[in-house]
Amino acid sequence: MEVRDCLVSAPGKAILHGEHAVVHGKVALAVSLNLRTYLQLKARSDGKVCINLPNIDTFVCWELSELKQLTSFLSDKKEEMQRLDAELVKRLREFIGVTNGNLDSSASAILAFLYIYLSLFGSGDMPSLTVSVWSELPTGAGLGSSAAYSVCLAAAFLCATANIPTPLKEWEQTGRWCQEDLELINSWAFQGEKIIHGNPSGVDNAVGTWGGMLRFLAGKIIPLSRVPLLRILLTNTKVPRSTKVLVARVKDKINKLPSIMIPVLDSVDAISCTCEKVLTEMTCEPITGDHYNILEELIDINQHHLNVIGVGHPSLDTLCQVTAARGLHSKLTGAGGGGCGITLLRPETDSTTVQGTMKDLRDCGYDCWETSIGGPGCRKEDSRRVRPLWRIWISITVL
Ligand SMILES: Nc1ncnc2c1ncn2[C@@H]1O[C@H](COP(=O)(O)OP(=O)(O)O)[C@@H](O)[C@H]1O
Ligand SMILES: C[C@@](O)(CCOP(=O)(O)O)CC(=O)O
Ligand SMILES: [Mg+2]
Repeated sequence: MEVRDCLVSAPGKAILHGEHAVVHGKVALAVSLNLRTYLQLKARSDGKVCINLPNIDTFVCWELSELKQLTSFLSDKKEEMQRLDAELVKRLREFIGVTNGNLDSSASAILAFLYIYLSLFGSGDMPSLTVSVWSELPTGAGLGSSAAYSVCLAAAFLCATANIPTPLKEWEQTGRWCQEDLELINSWAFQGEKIIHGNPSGVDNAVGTWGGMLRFLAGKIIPLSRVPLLRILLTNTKVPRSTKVLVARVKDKINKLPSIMIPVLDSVDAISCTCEKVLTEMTCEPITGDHYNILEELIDINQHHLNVIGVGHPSLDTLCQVTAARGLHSKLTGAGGGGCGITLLRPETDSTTVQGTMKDLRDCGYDCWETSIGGPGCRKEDSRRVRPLWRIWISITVL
């Protein structure tokens, strides 16, 4: 099969409220970040399929003939995407040599790649290609790197094989797809997230696909088009953790203590709904200190809840204490257990306070940066524009 070369990107995300609760059917509010993952797909003519994943130090090539052997049982299942194909997952786990336990970074990324590649092409003519992925996002830190990776894989495979059209006109630098194509990208990306997260809610891949701020409830995605400009400080504690492990831990806790945990999840749901209401009010009436007082209180309460459900970490407690000493309010974002936190800055928070806080956090060994939120969802990039960056990046990181 002929494939077109293409370069796509997708943003990471921050969850304002509702992480974990969203896996159990509660509301989450999430927003895209200005940090993106880029994927370049190039056709080959030597019968190999290769992936270069420098962020996780993973570089692998297979012969098409060995991959073909994994697909003998596959029918054209492109419409059946509700559940993972358990037989394909089992064969792939055997193929990459992990049959028990949780997958490491590299195995999860390879499995997600092979699953989407074989599901889309395994029943027909399989293309020979190289996929290279690089990201501005820290991996495994709560900023949705797994979803940005899965969205890029889905968009690139669908675009390279003309399952979705190329959105770029000659004179445009970047291009977005129509709603129907985005839905297809999102549903394949969700399969990748299932491989990496085990039981994902779908909120991360939705933000990676559509971008902006959205409300997510039980698979229903509602873009919030009118939101105030929020200033947010992102802090990476650099404590590694796996979303899959944390999501499974929360599920066990809910099963063990349902009468205690379910009210906590209900309260998180109410926090998300109240936050959405306040944000909406802020777009149609003058913004006052009262709005920010409520937003800050919601952050504090939610952070306590996240500790209660067992996804806190001493590094995140330190983050909250350090920012509180400067009058700022923080909570973890994403799966927790380390990883990243967000700190809300008020419009009047002066640069001395921001710089001082960032210094305090860096003194703890954390990475810290003020971010702009609400960037565009997945898109096709102009390779002339991005490739020089990629070249510089890869020469620093790989060579
Ligand atoms: N740039 C990337 N290249 C390869 N794999 C990636 C990349 N970004 C994310 N991944 C995959 O996603 C996993 C991290 O997912 P997860 O634990 O959900 O953390 P998060 O989504 O918060 O970053 C990595 O271990 C890896 O398997
Ligand atoms: C904990 C959760 O709500 C968000 C996980 O985000 P991340 O993988 O930590 O970026 C899980 C999910 O919604 O699938
Ligand atoms: Mg993830």
